[in-house]
Amino acid sequence: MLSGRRFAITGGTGSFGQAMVDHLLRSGAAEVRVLSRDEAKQDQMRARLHDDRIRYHIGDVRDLDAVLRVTRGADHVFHAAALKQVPSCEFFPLEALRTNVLGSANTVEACDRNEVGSLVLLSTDKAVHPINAMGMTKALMEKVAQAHARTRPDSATTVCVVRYGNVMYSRGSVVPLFVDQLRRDRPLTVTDPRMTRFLMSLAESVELVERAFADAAPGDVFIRKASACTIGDLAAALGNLFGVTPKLQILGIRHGEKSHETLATREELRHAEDLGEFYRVPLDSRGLDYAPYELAGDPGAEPLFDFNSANARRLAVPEIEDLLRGLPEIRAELSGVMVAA
Ligand SMILES: O=c1ccn([C@@H]2O[C@H](COP(=O)(O)OP(=O)(O)O[C@H]3O[C@H](CO)[C@@H](O)[C@H](O)[C@H]3O)[C@@H](O)[C@H]2O)c(=O)[nH]1
Repeated sequence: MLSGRRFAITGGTGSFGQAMVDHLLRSGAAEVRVLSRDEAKQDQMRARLHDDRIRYHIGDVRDLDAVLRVTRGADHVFHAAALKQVPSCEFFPLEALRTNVLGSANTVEACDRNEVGSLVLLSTDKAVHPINAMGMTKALMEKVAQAHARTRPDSATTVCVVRYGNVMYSRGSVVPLFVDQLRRDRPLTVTDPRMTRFLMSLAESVELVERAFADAAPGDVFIRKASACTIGDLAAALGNLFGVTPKLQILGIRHGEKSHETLATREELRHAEDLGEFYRVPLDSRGLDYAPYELAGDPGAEPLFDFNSANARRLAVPEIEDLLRGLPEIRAELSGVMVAA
């Protein structure tokens, strides 16, 4: 489905964006357009990839014209541009709103006007029962996508959402930070060892997006049934890989953080389709006239629990080690350790 097609990726120089670009090029895409704000990152990517199927666009999703230009003539668009650091969005919530909500609305509008075939927007578990500005703005992004599906049924664009948890080794996240601290023989700065997070590899996030791209109906939310771990176990697993018992410096929970994340609410699970490794949560496509529903009733049984990182399958330390060993960055670090030894 990817071969011969033209793609655009907002936030195309980020961790997900670059992994998706690699995947699309390997799969025979005709053209991949990358939209991002940072010239330096585009330059590094150009030097790494040397592929004339990639077109680099400098621009910001806050600017509708920039998104209109990059999506014109594209068959499919992936929207990964976001402000995603929880603490910084707490200090600058309006910046998060401008990028995550208005920028996403621009992307939906541009795809619709340019009659792009499909648009997949990347969301996060932090958008579910959100308590921080990053999650709140991502929750609104999901609503913008669903509202498009509801209000423009004749649109040429299938707009859908994927929701996932922490991507291991994404830029600015805890795994590269802990690796750096181990390398420098520093204590690991753990917020709270009991906190839990869903874990996914970049490859799995690409797979989830591809699955949504292939199968989604307008307004669907696709969710991977990820496994989870505690931050204490993550620190222990990294220590084992590097052959040390790490000292921990406990920081305490940061601004806007939750102890546990939720990928799907019980209300969503009531209607979700179980696709094995994934859930598909379909759009609630009812109108605003509720009278017919009262007569028809809604017999769906509600599960008792949300799907969250406290009740998901909990990875044991050796399993976390296996997952980490599967990451190219960790393998490179470990071979460095062996060479140094
Ligand atoms: O020095 C640190 C930094 C983080 N953590 C903990 O490690 C976990 C993961 O933290 P981090 O890698 O910073 O990710 P999150 O804050 O959970 O957010 C990430 O994961 C989200 C998905 O849940 C994405 O949407 C965000 O963009 C991404 O930054 C959390 O429990 C943190 O409390 C520490 O223990 N010590």
